[in-house]
Amino acid sequence: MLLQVGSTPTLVVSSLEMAEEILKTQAVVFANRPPMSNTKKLFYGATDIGFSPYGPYWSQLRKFCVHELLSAKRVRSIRYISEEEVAITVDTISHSCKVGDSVNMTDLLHTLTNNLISRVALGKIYQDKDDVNSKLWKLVREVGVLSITASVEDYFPSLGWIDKLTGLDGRMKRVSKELDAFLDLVIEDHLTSNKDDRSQANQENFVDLLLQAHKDSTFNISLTRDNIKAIILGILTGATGITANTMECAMVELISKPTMIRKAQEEVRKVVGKKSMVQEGDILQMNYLKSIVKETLRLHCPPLLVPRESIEDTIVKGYHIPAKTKVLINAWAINRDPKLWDKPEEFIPERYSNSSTDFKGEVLQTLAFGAGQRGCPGSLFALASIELTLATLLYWFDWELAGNARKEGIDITEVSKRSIQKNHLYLLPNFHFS
Ligand code: HEM
Repeated sequence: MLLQVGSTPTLVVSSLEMAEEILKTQAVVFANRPPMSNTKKLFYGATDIGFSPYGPYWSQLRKFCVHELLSAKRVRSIRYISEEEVAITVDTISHSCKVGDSVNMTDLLHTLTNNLISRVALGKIYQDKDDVNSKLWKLVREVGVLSITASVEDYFPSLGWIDKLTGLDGRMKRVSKELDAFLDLVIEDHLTSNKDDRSQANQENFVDLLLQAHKDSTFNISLTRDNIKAIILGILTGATGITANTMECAMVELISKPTMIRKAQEEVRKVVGKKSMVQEGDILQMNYLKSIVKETLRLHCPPLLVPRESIEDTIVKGYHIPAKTKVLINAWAINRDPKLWDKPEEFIPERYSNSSTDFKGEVLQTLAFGAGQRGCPGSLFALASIELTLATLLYWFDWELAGNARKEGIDITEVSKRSIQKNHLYLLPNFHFS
């Protein structure tokens, strides 16, 4: 479907066949991101990885990201951080169990992923008496919302002044200013702290790696201080909320299906046995858990992928698509297409049990993470963290809905479309091992 939105031709792709053409067959033609005034203002001229235009700068950055920041080797080497953060979450839940309290799963899972990404990207959790940490994540959430907020300037360039009147511009300036001060503090902290004093773990964080790339030419990438701030902000914004939301949606699906949660717990408990923690090798044997994560991503990933833009005129399945057409992949429709899925609206992890394709496979299997040149480079890391967290929660505790939700049930669509946390998910945990 081609829409003319203001001065921007916008192609909405709602079939797998067309999505494959764009993400795979003509991957380079559609490897650009449309210029958006909000992302330019929020991400230092759109110089982060996700929003920078296709070209030599993005290409260098992407290589650095895939080979250095988020390579399979790095994901393995930072696994212990996920394990430590998940253990802290288990401690918090255990305390609630002892006193018979419910837990706010929304908060708990967001804190878990925020802390995890802080340690991986920044080397530590920035906490002090002024509670910098929670302010940081509030601002990061606001950046996430602002970066997908439509600005009048993008569609009607001559009416850009309206964004000032609506307060959008002012909001962006305020958020950017506060975050800029924080990112400066982080960079100074890394530049001045003595490397020898730091553990090996802390030397491996993204800020240090980017500063190293900035200083020497080992990685053949030229970065300014603002570029580093943009990249870090892009990772904080793109990595946390979506990962926590996937975990939360999986818990909501399971909690409302007693047979399914029991089946998942039986698998996890059988594989882990009497060990006190879930290990990497264990997850490899948890096929049902992996199917639950796949099914959660099918039904609850964001409805539209991050927009793309055509670099040049092209023909897609007989249709002429002009250069600079904005392309929206409608993952929601493809993931519910009855031609592709049996009972598409239902949550059925068993649908994958006969399938040999995994997340590295076809476009359909990876759709939540996009594909091709601009596909998500954090998918390995995200999946590893989601699987470890869910397996651990299912191993240690039995779960039920708490409070009003016990009577009224919970509306999963409210959870999956939530961009700012409103209705929190409360669950009552019980120790499985007394
Ligand atoms: C469940 C979790 C996640 C989902 C569903 C997800 C999804 C996506 C999607 C749909 C895209 C756009 C892909 C495209 O245009 O084809 C993307 C891009 C990106 N993601 Fe993720 N993501 C997740 C977690 C993460 C994590 C944990 C990180 C980093 C630690 C990350 C880093 C990025 C980056 C840097 C890009 C931009 C890539 C580029 O434009 O070259 N993501 N992600």
